[in-house]
Amino acid sequence: MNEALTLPSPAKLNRMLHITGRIEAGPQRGYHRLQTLFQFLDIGDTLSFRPRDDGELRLSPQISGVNEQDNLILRAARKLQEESGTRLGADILLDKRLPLGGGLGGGSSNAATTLLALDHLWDLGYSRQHLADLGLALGADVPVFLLGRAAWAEGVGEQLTPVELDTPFFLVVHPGVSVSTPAIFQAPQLTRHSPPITMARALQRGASSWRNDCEATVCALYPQVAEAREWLSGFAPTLLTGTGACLFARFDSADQAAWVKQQIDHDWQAFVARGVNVSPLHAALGCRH
Ligand SMILES: C[C@](O)(CO)[C@H](O)COP(=O)(O)OP(=O)(O)OC[C@H]1O[C@@H](n2ccc(N)nc2=O)[C@H](O)[C@@H]1O
Ligand SMILES: Nc1ncnc2c1ncn2[C@@H]1O[C@H](COP(=O)(O)OP(=O)(O)OP(=O)(O)O)[C@@H](O)[C@H]1O
Repeated sequence: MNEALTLPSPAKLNRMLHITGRIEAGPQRGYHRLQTLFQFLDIGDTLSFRPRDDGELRLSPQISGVNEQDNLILRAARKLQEESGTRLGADILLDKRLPLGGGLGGGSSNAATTLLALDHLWDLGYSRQHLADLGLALGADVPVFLLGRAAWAEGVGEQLTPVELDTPFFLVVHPGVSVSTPAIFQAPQLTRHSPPITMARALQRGASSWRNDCEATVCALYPQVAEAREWLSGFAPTLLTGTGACLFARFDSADQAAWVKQQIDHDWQAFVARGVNVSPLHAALGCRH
């Protein structure tokens, strides 16, 4: 009962992202239909879980600016309690490293790590697909974090096909401005009717042809993102992840990426990380079992 479990909660990048229309029916009605390539980064947050026998859920520390009850970690844990009827609870420790609202999927990743950890500690035995179905209501990126493989995604990001992508080093830059995902998806000028392409075509055309349909709108509404994009593009091919605010530039070596990081003369948050095709969460779980 006192077994503790410490697990990574990695970041994701959208290596490309097209918006091809809107979902007409079902729970995601009105959401935009995407085609995207997800890849994980070898860095992220860390979560530790210890079961409690009184049913309480306790998270520490809190995330500044996020209401405790809205925290996706507690929402994921509560969802699993409701689904299973378990009388168990948990103490959860969070080491938050990923910037909030950066397009790195930190909240969705935290939710996915929580679902997998508590499924194990509470001995529920749910399949990953069942956890992904539960998790999709918490965030569109939860299913890929549960799959744990780089993937081509359609729908709102829940129809997943595993892929093997190149694994470069990235310099990830957060220009210090918070981008509102709803504001981007509501913007009249957003490119929302890209012609659908096949996964094979996207992969065959390769990284040099990949784009993010949100980028022009985000840069128009947030000049700080446009400025960081222009600066970073001077060194290496650069794209926005999700709806931003983070940008990522692609390098062949960690040294090259670190050198460019050192040249930053703005008040931006930046880190070097590698793209990986197996989620560090699943790599850690694989080592345990
Ligand atoms: C853009 C991505 O980062 C790509 O990985 C994700 O799809 C974003 O997913 P997410 O963080 O779960 O998005 P949310 O923060 O729940 O979305 C906020 C709002 O953006 C709009 N939204 C979001 C995703 C989507 N595919 N279509 C949308 O229209 C919806 O109005 C939604 O209520
Ligand atoms: N545990 C959590 N970690 C991060 N954000 C959380 C968490 N719980 C709730 N949130 C809320 O969710 C919002 C989105 O967080 P997240 O870091 O997932 O955004 P993101 O990186 O833009 O993700 P995406 O690419 O999925 O849009 C945050 O601004 C915050 O208000």
